[in-house]
Amino acid sequence: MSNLTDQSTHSYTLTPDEAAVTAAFALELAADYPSFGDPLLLRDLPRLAARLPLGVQNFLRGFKLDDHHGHAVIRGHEFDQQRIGPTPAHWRGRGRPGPEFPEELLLMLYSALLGEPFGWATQQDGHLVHDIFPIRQHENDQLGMGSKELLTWHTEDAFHPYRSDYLILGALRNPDHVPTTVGELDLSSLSCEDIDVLFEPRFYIAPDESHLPKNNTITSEEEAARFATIQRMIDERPLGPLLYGSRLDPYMRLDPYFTSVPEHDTEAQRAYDALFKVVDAGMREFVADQGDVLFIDNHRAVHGRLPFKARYDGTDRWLKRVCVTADLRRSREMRATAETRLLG
Ligand SMILES: NC(=[NH2+])NCCC[C@H](N)C(=O)O
Ligand SMILES: O=C(O)CCC(=O)C(=O)O
Ligand SMILES: [Fe+2]
Repeated sequence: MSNLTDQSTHSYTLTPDEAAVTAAFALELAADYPSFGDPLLLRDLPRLAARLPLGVQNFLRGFKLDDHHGHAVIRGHEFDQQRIGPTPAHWRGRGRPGPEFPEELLLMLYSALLGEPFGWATQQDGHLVHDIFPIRQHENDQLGMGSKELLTWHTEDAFHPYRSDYLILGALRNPDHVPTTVGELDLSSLSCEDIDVLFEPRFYIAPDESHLPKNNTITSEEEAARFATIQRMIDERPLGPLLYGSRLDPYMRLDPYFTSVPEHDTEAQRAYDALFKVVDAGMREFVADQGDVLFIDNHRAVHGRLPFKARYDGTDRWLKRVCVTADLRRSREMRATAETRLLG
């Protein structure tokens, strides 16, 4: 792991004026829309996003359409620390929307420039905007809520065919400057033979623990049924490729912590080892500091987080996460109705 902060991060910094206008706009929206349950909000997102600073709109549309950078950042947001209040101890049992609703709405607007926001019925009780802060009981877990252990690098929801095209991580606060890690693929370091094998369905990635019933609130049989697809992926161990798209410029889905290669398949194991080494060697640290919004292309970049010492005193690092899909219809079989934004 390199200690150097990635110099090549594609970035945009809000001018003080843009930051002020954006913060006021987010407050206005929080007064206009009661909650994420309001279908008018989802309808209105593109129209509202068209009121964002032009530089921001061009930057995000460029990030999407260039299909080149694995990650990008917009810096300089005013996230009102006083209003947001202390970092919670848990995401469960909070009133919603919370005092950070304006910031959540802003991330929703950003999502509309990249695609459509969606959530998981099997993750954080189906919230559309996820919380990432340390929770004591998860200190040692491979979860966003962990802290003591390295959060090993991964494609978000790598196991799932309808995983995000983009992830948005908004840093409400990060007082100890805890780095996120990001990495992309250097294809030139892989042999053609290995690349061919990596394009074939010879690899299993298990669902990560954030999608397990034990990390959600379940009060009825019906709620338990939400996890049927996840359980099937655990039982049936479907094989898939790790690289896909263009042979000359592949996309990737990786989560080594949850990956296995069938025992007899030595060729696949060799290709996997080579790929792991190349990506691991390219991992860089990126500190999402307070006021930064980090965008990750979930086909081009993997990410994780360095270990840190949690404070548990209301001043902890707090990120907000939104999953974005470029094509909502792709996941229709897993959404109860056409309108619902939750998969599962
Ligand atoms: N290699 C891993 N740790 N993968 C799981 C990542 C954490 C998971 N996405 C969460 O929301 O908590
Ligand atoms: O905390 C971070 O910087 C990243 C967290 C993450 O990757 C996750 O929650 O899946
Ligand atoms: Fe992640």
